Amino acid sequence: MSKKVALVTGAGQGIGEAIAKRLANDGFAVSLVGRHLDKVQRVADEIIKAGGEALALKADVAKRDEVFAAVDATSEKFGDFNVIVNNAGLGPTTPIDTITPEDFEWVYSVNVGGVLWGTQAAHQAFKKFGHGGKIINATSQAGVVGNPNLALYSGTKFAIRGITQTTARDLAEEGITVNAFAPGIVKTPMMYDIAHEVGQNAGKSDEWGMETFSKDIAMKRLSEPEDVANAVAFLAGKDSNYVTGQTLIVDGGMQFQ
Ligand SMILES: NC(=O)C1=CN([C@@H]2O[C@H](COP(=O)(O)OP(=O)(O)OC[C@H]3O[C@@H](n4cnc5c(N)ncnc54)[C@H](O)[C@@H]3O)[C@@H](O)[C@H]2O)C=CC1
Ligand SMILES: CC(=O)C(C)=O
Repeated sequence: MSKKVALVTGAGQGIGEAIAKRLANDGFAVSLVGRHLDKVQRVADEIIKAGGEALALKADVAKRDEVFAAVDATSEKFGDFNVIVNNAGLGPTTPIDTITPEDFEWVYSVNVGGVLWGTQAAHQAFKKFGHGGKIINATSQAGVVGNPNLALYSGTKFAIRGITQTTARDLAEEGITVNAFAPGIVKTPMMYDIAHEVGQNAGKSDEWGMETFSKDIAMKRLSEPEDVANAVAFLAGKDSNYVTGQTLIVDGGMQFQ
């Protein structure tokens, strides 16, 4: 049987890197998409060195044509298309009174636009190959409950859950499942930046900033990117075939639904 093909956006570091490596380990041919080719190329090279199949592609997920081009390049290289993980996102700290129209445009065009364009491009590819597929979107525990100082970010992550539920209904009859994953406080560059900014705004340390977010984790440890990749592997694999429209919270017990 030929390999299943997955595309992961924002795969040059953090959670996206862990997802791409995990899917490659699970037997997927993986396309890694990011704004900086050198970053996704490094991860792709590591996957290939470990015996996997990988392709690095440069694209800005806020640009619809670039996302479609990345999906096309992926299916041309690997001969099929089965899974998209719309993982890329921005997480700026935005106290409510500081938000400008430019901030709004920037964060929504990447976080929400990236999910919309990834969904459309994957849908087109699934139709081309005449089969269903899986669409997996990155939301956040901050998309389940509003988080302090993250009005723009939290808003986009709530929107992603809405898009996930809606497209799950719209595409189910074509054999396509659409789900989201909601990480908690994950040790990645994005989270360290947020902790730094929140600490700085309060005149406190980065550690204080991280503690603000992590004090309510029932399991009493920060998340590794691999904790999230484990859950995404489930959503990408056949064991989740009867799951759609859901948000899988992977936060060590912060938010309960
Ligand atoms: N780190 C955390 O604690 C949490 C992260 N998340 C979500 O998980 C996803 C991944 O987050 P992290 O790995 O922490 O972030 P990160 O900032 O460490 O990595 C994100 C990657 O996406 C890329 N990217 C950003 N904008 C892009 C664009 N327009 N086009 C293409 N690539 C772009 C970046 O270059 C970077 O390589 C994001 O959607 C984030 O909102 C959700 C909950 C918690
Ligand atoms: C960055 C993020 O998604 C948080 C704090 O939940």
